[in-house]
This record gives sequence, structure tokens and C-alpha cells, in this order.
Amino acid sequence: MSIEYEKFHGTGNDFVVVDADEYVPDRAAFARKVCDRHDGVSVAGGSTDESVGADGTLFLALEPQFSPPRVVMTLVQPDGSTAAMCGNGARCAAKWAAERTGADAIMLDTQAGTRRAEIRGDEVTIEMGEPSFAPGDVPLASDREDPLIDADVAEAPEGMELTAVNTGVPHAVAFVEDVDDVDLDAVAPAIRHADVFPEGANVTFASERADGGFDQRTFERGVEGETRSCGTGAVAIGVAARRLGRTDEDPVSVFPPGGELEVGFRNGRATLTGPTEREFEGEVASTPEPRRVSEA
Ligand SMILES: N[C@@H](CCC[C@H](N)C(=O)O)C(=O)O
Repeated sequence: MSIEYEKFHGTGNDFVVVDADEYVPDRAAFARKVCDRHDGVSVAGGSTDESVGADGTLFLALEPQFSPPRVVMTLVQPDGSTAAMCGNGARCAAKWAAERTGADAIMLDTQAGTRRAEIRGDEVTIEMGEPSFAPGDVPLASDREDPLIDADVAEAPEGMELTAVNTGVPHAVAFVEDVDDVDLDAVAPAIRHADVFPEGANVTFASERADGGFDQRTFERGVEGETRSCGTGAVAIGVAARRLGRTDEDPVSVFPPGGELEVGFRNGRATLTGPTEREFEGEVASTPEPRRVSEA
């Protein structure tokens, strides 16, 4: 059976969006298939890897009878895992719901909590809750009593200091001279799996810009590679930079490879603002083709 989907991105972080009313018997297998960068969904004629596949699949259950309308959001990642929160995914989900209902505010139920989104054209602001450095919240290894702030971690290169924060999902943030000089694929996987992070961590690099903002690069858990943008990562940079005294700006401008995000602060709670774009729509099989078993 085939189901309808829409493809959205927020600053280059891209998602296959499926109405949760569509019956997908195995969401993990579905996400692995449609997100594949060589073999996944694509716009007709899409030929480069960037126009094929996605960074995740958003299953969205819309409840339009509420005011504002509500959406239950579930992100299933390219490796089949689910994540409690996704900043850019939440912004795309709000845009999707706004297009269907005409509303300019949406309440999103995520595993990290309920978040309000405000939609102005293609621009979406999402509440990101209260970021936490507390060891139990990140989470850090159970024998750690103190937050990990600008500290050495055995799995990181010598001299690279990490700050761990949960912005809906765990991030290890490293401030470096120039994010473009970091060999992400060489450095990030060991940090992502470091012993101090029992549930793993997204690994986010930041460097200060002359205009007071921060350049960003993030290696994402679940994608197991670099994405063009990460919303929870942008928030992690904003809160870590403030905690370390690297900025007192509000909002903090963050520049991932795919565009620009603004991280704001309201009474200790963060917000994330940036553009969204609906790319294309299509139909795809709800069950991936069975794997071919090679003949002996
Ligand atoms: N791209 C997302 C983050 C998605 C979750 C992450 N990969 C995880 O497993 O923690 C964002 O925009 O925040």
C-alpha cells in the first residue's frame, strides 16, 4: 500500500512528513527506507544526494478541534530510533499544521513536553523549554555528580573542552576557533558514544563570529552524520555560550551550514526562530520492500 507524504526542511534539516492517520506498520523500517540518501524519497528528477532522502521522518497526529490546534509529533530517525525533541522538526511540524488549519499558533506535544509554536509566513518560532546542565537531565553517567562544563572527556581530542546540556535531547558542545577546521567524521563519533553519555549525545561545534553570532556544525545521533542544521544544537550553543560568559546577547544568532537561526530567552526558557520550506510531496510504499536474500 502507498501513503502520501510531504517533504519539508528548516534551514536545510529535512524531514519526510506523514499524517499519523496513515497506517505505517513498521515506522522504524519506513524511516530507514525513506530517509536513505541514495535510495530514499526524492523530487522527480532529483539526482544529487542532497535532494534524496531526509534527516528524519515526522509522524504528525493533528487535533484541529483545539484552539490553538494540537499536534502530537513523533520523530523517527534514519537509523530507526526515536528522539524526544527536534527543534527544526518541530518548526516544520508547526508549519505543516498551520497550512492545514490556517492557524498562526500550534501546540506541539513532544516527548520532551508541550511546546507552543508561532507561525508568521514561512518563519516559525518554537518554545524549546528550559535547557538543563544537570547530570541527571543530560543525562550523564550515573557516577557524575557535577555538570560537565568546559571539561575534558577522554574520548575527545586533547585540548577540546566539552559542555553538556539537554535542550530536549542531549548535546555535547565544543567551542573551537573555526568550525570549518574540524574533521567532524573523525572527531565526533567517539564523543557521541563517550562513556559519560549513557544515552549518547549529539555533538555540536561552535565558533564565535565577528558579528557576535556563532557558526555551528552538528553531528547528529540517529543520523550518525553531520546535518545541515540542528535546532536543539543551536539552542545548546546559545545556552552554553551564555553559561560560559561568551555572550550576553538575546537573541543569539546561530549560523548552521543551512542558514540562520535565532535563539531567544524568556525567563530561563529558550525559543528557536527560523525559516521553514515545503519542498515537495509524493507517495511512497508504507512497507519497505523485503530484503533480497542472496542465494547460497
Ligand atoms: N535535528 C534535530 C535534532 C534531532 C534529534 C537528535 N538527532 C537526537 O537523536 O537527539 C533538531 O533540529 O533539533
